[in-house]
Amino acid sequence: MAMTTSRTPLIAGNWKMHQDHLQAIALVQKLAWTLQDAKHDHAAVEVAVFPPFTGLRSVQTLISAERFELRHGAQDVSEHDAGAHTGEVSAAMLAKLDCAYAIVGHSERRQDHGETDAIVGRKAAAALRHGVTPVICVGETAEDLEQHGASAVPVQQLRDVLAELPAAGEIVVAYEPVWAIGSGQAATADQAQQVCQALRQTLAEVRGDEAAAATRILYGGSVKSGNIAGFMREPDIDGALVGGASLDAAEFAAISRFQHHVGT
Ligand SMILES: O=C(CO)COP(=O)(O)O
Repeated sequence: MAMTTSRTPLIAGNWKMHQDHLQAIALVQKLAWTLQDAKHDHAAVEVAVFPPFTGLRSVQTLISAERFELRHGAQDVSEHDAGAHTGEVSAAMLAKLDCAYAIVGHSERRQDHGETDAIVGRKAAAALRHGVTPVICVGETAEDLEQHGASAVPVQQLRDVLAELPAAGEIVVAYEPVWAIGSGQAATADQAQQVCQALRQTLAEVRGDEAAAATRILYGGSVKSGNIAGFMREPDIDGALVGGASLDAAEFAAISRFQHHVGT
């Protein structure tokens, strides 16, 4: 299956529950200036930050006022459009804040909040209804890896999430092996490529070859400036979902400039 196409790489920073709205402003400013100083090629790589909900309005205002070439998204979204859902934030509200993306199904939400693939799928569908691109996270635990190998669980998760979605609409898939998150133990580029290839194959089966070829698949789990180039050399890895390292502007900017290391 020939599946290479021009997919704009996406480097996404998931801040998790860090940075209040004032710290968020400082971090975005520092990141934008660092990227500017580094003559970052904005056309070649898309960079997006995912602050907590409380930071989204400040980040939106800053990005639009300063014309920073950054995009922003939320770390979660409600499956509901509106109504009596205390504590939830709707996709319409995120769209109003110019959020380009919403992460859905991060393993921390699956583990800590009991989110199933069906819930994750409904959240992704809600995002799509309001023009927000869902970043659908899948990934196996260490036990899954031992029992079923690397691909089986993420592929099944993706299948079950896609079952809740309309056939069309832009999505991003993030492969995040749970054992690699925050552990300092990233997957090897080769391991990650194998799973991402299987995920693209799944996209092709469910949504068709064209959609599969156009969909960006990210790797996440202990990504740093020192290992990003290896992932980006792989044909089915189109970017990274970065946790800890995205809180350091210089390090995240260095990750975003991966093309400077890819040839080395
Ligand atoms: O969970 C992650 C991004 O969503 C990855 O986190 P780390 O980069 O800190 O391993």
